[in-house]
Amino acid sequence: MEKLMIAGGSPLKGTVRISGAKNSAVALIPATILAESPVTIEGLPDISDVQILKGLLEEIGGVVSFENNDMTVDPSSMISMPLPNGKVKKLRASYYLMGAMLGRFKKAVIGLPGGCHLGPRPIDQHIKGFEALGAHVTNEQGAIYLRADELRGARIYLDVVSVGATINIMLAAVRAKGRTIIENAAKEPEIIDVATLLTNMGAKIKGAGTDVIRIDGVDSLDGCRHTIIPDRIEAGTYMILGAAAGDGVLIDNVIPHHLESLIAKLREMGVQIEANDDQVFVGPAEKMKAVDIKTLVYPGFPTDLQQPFTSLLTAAEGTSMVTDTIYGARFKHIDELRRMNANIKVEGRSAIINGTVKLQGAKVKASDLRAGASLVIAGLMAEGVTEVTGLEHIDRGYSHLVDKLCGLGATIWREKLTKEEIEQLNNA
Ligand SMILES: CC(=O)N[C@H]1[C@@H](OP(=O)(O)OP(=O)(O)OC[C@H]2O[C@@H](n3ccc(=O)[nH]c3=O)[C@H](O)[C@@H]2O)O[C@H](CO)[C@@H](O)[C@@H]1O
Ligand SMILES: C=C(OP(=O)(O)O)C(=O)O
Repeated sequence: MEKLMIAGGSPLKGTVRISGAKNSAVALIPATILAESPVTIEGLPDISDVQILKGLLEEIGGVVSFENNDMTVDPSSMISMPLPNGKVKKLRASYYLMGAMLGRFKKAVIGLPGGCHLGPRPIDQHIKGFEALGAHVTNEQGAIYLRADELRGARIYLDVVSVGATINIMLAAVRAKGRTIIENAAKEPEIIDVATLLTNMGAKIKGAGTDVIRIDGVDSLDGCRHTIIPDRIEAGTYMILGAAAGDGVLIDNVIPHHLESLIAKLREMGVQIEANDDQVFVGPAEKMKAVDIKTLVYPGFPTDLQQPFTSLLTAAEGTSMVTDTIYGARFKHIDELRRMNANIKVEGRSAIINGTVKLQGAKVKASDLRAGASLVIAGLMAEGVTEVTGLEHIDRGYSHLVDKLCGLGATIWREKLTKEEIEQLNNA
C-alpha cells in the first residue's frame, strides 16, 4: 500500500496529455464480448478499472493482449461463465458485463457492482430494460441472474436519466430481434463512443447522444478497430488544477466541446481559458470570484468534476455553493478539505464554501476517486506537505498521475505506507 506525498506551492506550468476516457473504456471493453472476431481498442488509459476488466474477459475465455494502451480482444472462445464475486465488486462498470453477455449468450450471472461510494446507486433501470427485452432477471445472494430464450426489441422509457442503463440496454439490444427504442436516454459523449464501436462492429444504432436512441437488432457482430475518445473528466481535473495552482497549463488531447459547462464556470470565476480543436490553455488568474455550480446530466456540469471544483473554490473570493443533483451525498471529501483549513459547510445536497482561505498541508484520505482528485488539487494549492492515502481509488481513474504532475513541475511522489500506518488506516 502506498500514499501520495505532495509538497504544495510550486506553480504548475507546461503541457499535459490526456488519456482515453475511463467511462468509455469500461464500456468498450465489455462490448467486445458481442463480436465473433477480434476487436482492437486504441488509446485505453492505464488505470486499474481497465486491468480488472481485462482479467474478467480472460475469466470467461477471452484472449486479450494489452500493450502500449491498445487492447485486442478475441472473443470467439468466450463462454457465459458466472462472475458472482471477486473482481466484479472492484468497479462500477462490471454491470456492463450483464448487457454484453445477455446480448451474446442470452444468459449471465454477474455480482452486483462496486465503484465509488456516493450514496445509493441502484441499477433498477438497467434491469427494467433487460426485462423489457424479454430477459428473466433475479437477484440471488447479491448476484444478478439473467436469462432469455430470445431477446426482442422493445420501447423502453428510462424513469431516471442513467448513463449506465442507457449503455447496458444498448449492449443487449444490438443482438435482440427487431427494434428497440430507448427514451429519456442519457446523452454523455461516452454513449456516442460506445455506439460508434458497436456500429463499426455492424450494429444499427441511431440517435446516440440524443435522448431517443433507436437500435435495430442484428444476428451477429464482427471485429473492428476503434480509437477511444479523450477523458473529459481527467481533462477537466487538469483544467481545474491549472486554475488552482497553475501558471499557464496546456491540456492536450481534449475535446473542448465536451467541457463547455466547466469552461463557462472557470471563465465566470475570472480564469483565462483559450480553447482550440483539441487543446485547452488555462492561464493564471489574478483573483478568482466565487461562483455557484449545480451538477446535472450532460451537457450540464458533471458530477464527477464537482469534488475537484470544490477545492478550487476555496481560493475564490466570496461564498460559493456547490449542489449535486445527481449524487446528493457526494461530499466525503469535505471533512478532509476541512482538515486542510477549508471553510466549508454541507447542507443537504449542497456544500457552501467560504473563500479565500490558504489551504494547509495535512494527512488526508481519499474516500473515492474524485475525492482523491480534489485532495491532490488541494495538496498542490496548500502550504506545506500533504499526505493522501486511499490511492486505490485514484488509481481507478487517473492514468500516470504522478508522472503527469511532475511533468508540470509539481513536487509529488508515491511512498510505501509503514506497518503502523496500515494498522492505523485499518482501525480508522
Ligand atoms: C462507469 C461510469 O460511467 N460511471 C459514471 C456513470 O455512473 P452510473 O452509470 O452508475 O450513473 P447513472 O447515470 O446511472 O446515475 C445517475 C443517477 O441515476 C440514479 N440511477 C441510476 C441507475 C438506475 O438504474 N437507477 C437510478 O436511480 C443514480 O443513483 C444516480 O443518481 O455516470 C455517473 C453520472 O454521470 C458518473 O458519476 C459516473 O462516473
Ligand atoms: C463515480 C465515478 O466512477 P464509477 O462510476 O466507476 O464509480 C467517477 O468516475 O467519478
